[in-house]
Amino acid sequence: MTLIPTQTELTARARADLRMGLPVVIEIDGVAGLVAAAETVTRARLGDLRGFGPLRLAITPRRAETLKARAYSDHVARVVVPDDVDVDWIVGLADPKDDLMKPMKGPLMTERGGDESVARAAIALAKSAMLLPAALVVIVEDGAAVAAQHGLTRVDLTDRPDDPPLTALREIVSARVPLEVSDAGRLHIFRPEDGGEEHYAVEIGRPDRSEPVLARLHSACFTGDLLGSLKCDCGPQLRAALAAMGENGTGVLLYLNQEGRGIGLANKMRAYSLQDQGFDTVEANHRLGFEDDERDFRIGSEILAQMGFSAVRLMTNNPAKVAMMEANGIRVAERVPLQVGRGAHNTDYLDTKAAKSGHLL
Ligand SMILES: Nc1nc2c(ncn2[C@@H]2O[C@H](COP(=O)(O)OP(=O)(O)OP(=O)(O)O)[C@@H](O)[C@H]2O)c(=O)[nH]1
Ligand SMILES: [Zn+2]
Repeated sequence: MTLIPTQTELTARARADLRMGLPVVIEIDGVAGLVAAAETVTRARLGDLRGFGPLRLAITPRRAETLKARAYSDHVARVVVPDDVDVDWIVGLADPKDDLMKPMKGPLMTERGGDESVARAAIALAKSAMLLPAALVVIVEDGAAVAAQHGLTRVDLTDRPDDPPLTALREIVSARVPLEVSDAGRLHIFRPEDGGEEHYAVEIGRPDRSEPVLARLHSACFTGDLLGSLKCDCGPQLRAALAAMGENGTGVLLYLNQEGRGIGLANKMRAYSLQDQGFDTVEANHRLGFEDDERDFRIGSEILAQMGFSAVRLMTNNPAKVAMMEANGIRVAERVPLQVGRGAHNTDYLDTKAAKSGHLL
């Protein structure tokens, strides 16, 4: 039956469910768990989940470190959720906003041994839903029966590798958009097959496909690109890259919807709030339970390849972008530095990127 949804389609549905506060069933190698995102679970649903068995809160080892909880694994920590705690306790563990005001969140008991794969997958799903990386998990005997009985989405992630191949992207449409920097602008829209965010390519002029193209891999930054935020250098970089392409006569700017280095705008604002408490950009991500950078840069090389490019003159200060291009079949003929927009509000941010994330100054 071709009408039966694939695991990829069910995963997209599960992401939407978690965002709404609806639990889902995740099954791996015959182990099934009821899973709810910590950020969206309601008091009523918490009560219902308790009826299925002992609750664990899956958090990342990064978050566990801040909470002084033992992870017993490189991938996930499973915190025992006491019977008498409410939603506020769960949100307090997931969200670091009150960490400094209420430092005594423990002592926390964490589970050691046993199956961690469902907890791990639950975190990955919460991350891909742009939620805080923390999820409630109750292991259940018969996942299929629980899902069917309660009308919940069930995904079987048994054969899903840790580092799954990039989802196929398809160009949906392109149209001419005259720009300030060049009359010959064209916007291409690429849509991934897994129900994720669309990404864009701005083509300037008609670049020769047999030559390295002047290219920029730009990640969405609502605050910098649109609002003119002074906390980062994204807006000036975006405009400088387009201006350089206009001057050059040709170029391609990929605008990847990976806001906040892949954690989403809500989480980025949580990170900003922590930065106001004195943490730098990397520490803030870690306290939230994220890695420094959660982006998948392969999207950029895939779009370039689909557009017929095989070599770039890449405008970036980030060596990781250069390495990713090379690793994915796009030759970087030249790295073109893109240093613009340093000011009083973002100088610490830029220095931290250089010191901790290897950015070139
Ligand atoms: N999590 C987080 N993301 C941020 C912060 N400041 C900016 N960003 C995001 O960081 C990304 C910046 O991306 P890019 O412009 O590609 O910058 P880059 O990786 O530094 O590399 P180059 O600019 O190419 O040198 C955007 O997605 C921003 O939304 C922050 O403090 N925390
Ligand atoms: Zn920015």
